[in-house]
Amino acid sequence: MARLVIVSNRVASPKERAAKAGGLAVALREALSEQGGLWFGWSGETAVDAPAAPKIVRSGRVTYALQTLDPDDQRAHYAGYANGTLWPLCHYRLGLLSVRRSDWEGYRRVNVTFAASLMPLLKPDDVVWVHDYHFIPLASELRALGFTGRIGYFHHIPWPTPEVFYTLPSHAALVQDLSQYDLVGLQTEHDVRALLTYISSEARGWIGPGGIVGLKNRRFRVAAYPIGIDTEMFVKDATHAQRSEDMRRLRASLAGRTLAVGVDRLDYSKGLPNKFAAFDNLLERWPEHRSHVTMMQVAPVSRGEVSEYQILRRELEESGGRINGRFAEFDWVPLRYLNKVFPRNTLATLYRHARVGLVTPLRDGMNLVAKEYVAAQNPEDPGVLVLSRFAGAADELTGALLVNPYDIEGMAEAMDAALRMPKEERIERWRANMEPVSRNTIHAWCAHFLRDLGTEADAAIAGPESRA
Ligand SMILES: O=P(O)(O)OC[C@H]1O[C@H](O[C@H]2O[C@H](CO)[C@@H](O)[C@H](O)[C@H]2O)[C@H](O)[C@@H](O)[C@@H]1O
Ligand SMILES: O=c1ccn([C@@H]2O[C@H](COP(=O)(O)OP(=O)(O)O)[C@@H](O)[C@H]2O)c(=O)[nH]1
Repeated sequence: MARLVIVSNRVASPKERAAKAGGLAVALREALSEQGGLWFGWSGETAVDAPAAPKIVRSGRVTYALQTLDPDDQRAHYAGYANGTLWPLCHYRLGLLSVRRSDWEGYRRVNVTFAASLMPLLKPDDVVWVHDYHFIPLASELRALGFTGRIGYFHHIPWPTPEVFYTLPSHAALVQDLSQYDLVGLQTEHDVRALLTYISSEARGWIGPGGIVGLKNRRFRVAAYPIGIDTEMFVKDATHAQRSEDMRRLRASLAGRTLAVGVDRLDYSKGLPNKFAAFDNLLERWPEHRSHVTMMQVAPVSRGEVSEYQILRRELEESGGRINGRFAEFDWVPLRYLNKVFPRNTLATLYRHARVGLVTPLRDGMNLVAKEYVAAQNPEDPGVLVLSRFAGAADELTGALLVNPYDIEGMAEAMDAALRMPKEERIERWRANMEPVSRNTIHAWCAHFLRDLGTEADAAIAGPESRA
């Protein structure tokens, strides 16, 4: 069996036992622990004279190769092009888009550095699986160095429609880079349509059945692979949580009140100000919820070096303070707002006890928290998921109360409906959600992508001429 080599910016290395606030690292850790292999990525460190070779760490069946970067390159790559340009673009936030040539050059430089330090570690029959927007050009750079094996790419965030994508000066170069992969995976069918429409209209590519694409002298495939979670593990954690010390403390602190929970990185894509505003609207319009419902929002700080994230943090501190100032009683605080990372078992406790799960991003590739909330419920008395229609997860979780996060009053109405929902309807909706969460696990996702990468590779390498 070919060895699997995973490349991602964020690596959950063995030293970092603490929970990582980010779905990609959480998901890949589950995927690799199953079949072993090499996980290559950024060490999380910068140094002016960063060594050209990565640091190698072995743990069980996984070898980690961790590359340290030059600080200027890392800034231009991560805070600059990846999170200042591609992130707002792919989340449809053109007003937040920053376009700088120096960031684009830094982004490409880091991809060249990564390819050069990965290449000596590769064997010809390795299967390389690259993750996310930080590394779109990596296949081009590996091909330039002579790697001819299979390379797949999975894009964890939304792919924007062509009208939005055109605003990026480097749009043509990025799609050219994508064509160097054998398989390009996206989260949803909507994302696939957006990319294929661009390829057939702007790039004048050829689209065949099943998302096969011919572009210049390359042939590759584009398809949807909605990511899942380790459902069994979450069910187990949540079942144990029922009798845990965390649960005892949580219950005691709530003193019989109903809990609504949100868990999101502190990111402007997650719709946190809208969620706070909807909770404020709920308490204003339905006074009977005052003193009876507590909302807990876990929001670990993320990308603190990017100015938009600093602005968002201040905005949330203000609006959270306003809500508590307006509605709190001497024995009840409506909103508990925590800028902390919690381990999975604590999250399982919060999910399990919460009557309502609030997942309201303005745009999200998938949103694993929505699936974790579903998996953590008590089948006999489950909570209700209030979910943004703009999260990739909304395609699968048909039992959720779907909301438009821009419609604050509509969201407050959904929260009210969730709080009042009878048990029979809660059970019915939970079953509808649990079916895809149980079927499409992280393991199924991984196996599906890798199976297709194996099959598609031969056709792709054969080139477009062979399609006749
Ligand atoms: O690495 P960071 O900059 O700290 O950010 C954390 C991760 O955020 C994004 O996660 C995405 O992947 C999830 C799993 O597929 C998906 O559910 C979610 O909708 C996405 O936002 C980002 O794509 C990762 O690269 C980051 O590591
Ligand atoms: O305090 C926290 C907050 C979040 N997470 C995890 O971070 C991931 C967030 O993934 P999601 O897809 O929801 O969003 P992303 O942050 O990747 O955009 C989920 O697995 C959460 O359980 C965590 O372990 N601890």
